[in-house]
Amino acid sequence: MLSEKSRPIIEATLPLVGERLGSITPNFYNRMFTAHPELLDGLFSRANQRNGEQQKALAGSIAAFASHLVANPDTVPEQVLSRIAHKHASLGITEDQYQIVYKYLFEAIAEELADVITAEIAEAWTEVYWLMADALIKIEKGLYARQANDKMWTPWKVVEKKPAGIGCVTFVLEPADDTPVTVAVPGQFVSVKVTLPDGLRQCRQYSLSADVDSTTRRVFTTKRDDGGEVSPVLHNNVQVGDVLELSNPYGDVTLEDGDGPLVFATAGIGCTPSASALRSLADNGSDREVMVLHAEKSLEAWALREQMTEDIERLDGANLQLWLEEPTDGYNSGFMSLQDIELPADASVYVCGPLPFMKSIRSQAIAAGIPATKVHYEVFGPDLWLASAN
Ligand SMILES: NC(=O)C1=CN([C@@H]2O[C@H](COP(=O)(O)OP(=O)(O)OC[C@H]3O[C@@H](n4cnc5c(N)ncnc54)[C@H](O)[C@@H]3O)[C@@H](O)[C@H]2O)C=CC1
Repeated sequence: MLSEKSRPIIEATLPLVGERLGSITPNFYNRMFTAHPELLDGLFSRANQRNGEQQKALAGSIAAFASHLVANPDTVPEQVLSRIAHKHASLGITEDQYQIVYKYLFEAIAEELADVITAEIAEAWTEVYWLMADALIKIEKGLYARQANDKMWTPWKVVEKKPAGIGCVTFVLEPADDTPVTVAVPGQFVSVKVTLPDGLRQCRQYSLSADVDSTTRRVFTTKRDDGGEVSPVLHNNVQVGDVLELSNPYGDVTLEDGDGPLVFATAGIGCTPSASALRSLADNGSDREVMVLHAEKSLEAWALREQMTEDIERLDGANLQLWLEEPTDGYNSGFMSLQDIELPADASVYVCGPLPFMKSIRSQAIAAGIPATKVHYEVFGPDLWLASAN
């Protein structure tokens, strides 16, 4: 709970802090990585540091958290924190690292707000920081406790590497030691750690694309991002027989149990979590009404086309609509539009794809009468939605 003393101070300084977050966050990361270069090895993404996305995401989440506390001092924004905690847990973040972040973040705040900061302002923001950190630490402890093992990383051997649409590859892995394996649920992801050519270790999150409930296999599908650092290594260097380090499965945008209708609205490589959901529904003989809406550049670009169409055929209640940017007979052309789609009123809608796609589909679904709480979306990488919403 934000104290009565701090609330007016946060309210009064939020606009100024918001304005200066653009300089506070790079100052913070520079200080932290100078003092702790080891944090870039296997924890923070170097690519997202270089392109500034990590800075924007951190700034966005702090601003969102503080704004929430000013409006509702007695609660925390559960959904925002849950998403961050799942990502943190997949990276193996530990409690002591919050102390490190605090030290350098507050040194950066002191420097960037030197002209206005007082002891009261620093104290009020310290309170906000620890409200957020303590809430995250608590959720992360709960997530770690739910795993079948107490390891942050375990070795998995690549047993298959197969093409899956233009520029996409599916990896199938099996445990390379006898650590107990946590069963995942559809929609969850694992962090995958690889060693880059210059020796630095880097992780990325990939949604499991099939067989989530297996204790002997992990399956994920990636699209090569030539501007990125990890997917080119996975696509070009990693071969069958190699061993990768994987986290336990995390992610809170998961398929809800029940009988209600489901809508999966996906674009591009964002089809992976819905592919695992379809596989799981088909394997369990589900008779739920399932509407699969997918947007792609072309049919050939659709990763997991075969797997998804097979599973849709196995499901009596499922149907598919495609939007292709390359005009193709028999399919909708251009970007996805829900205008002529009759969404079941009580549907749970799962949206995954590039950010502009998710924003567009979420708004269209809400305009069509789906309550915002029933529109779930998964953001890969730093949560720039949050950053851009503030
Ligand atoms: N949930 C997430 O956070 C996801 C993020 N991404 C990000 O997006 C990047 C591109 O993913 P790709 O599969 O290469 O996507 P892409 O660039 O191939 O686009 C896939 C489809 O998304 C739709 N789309 C793209 N821009 C749109 C817009 N402005 N409005 C409406 N629809 C739009 C189009 O139908 C397009 O064919 C990835 O590298 C990743 O960073 C991708 C998938 C999931």
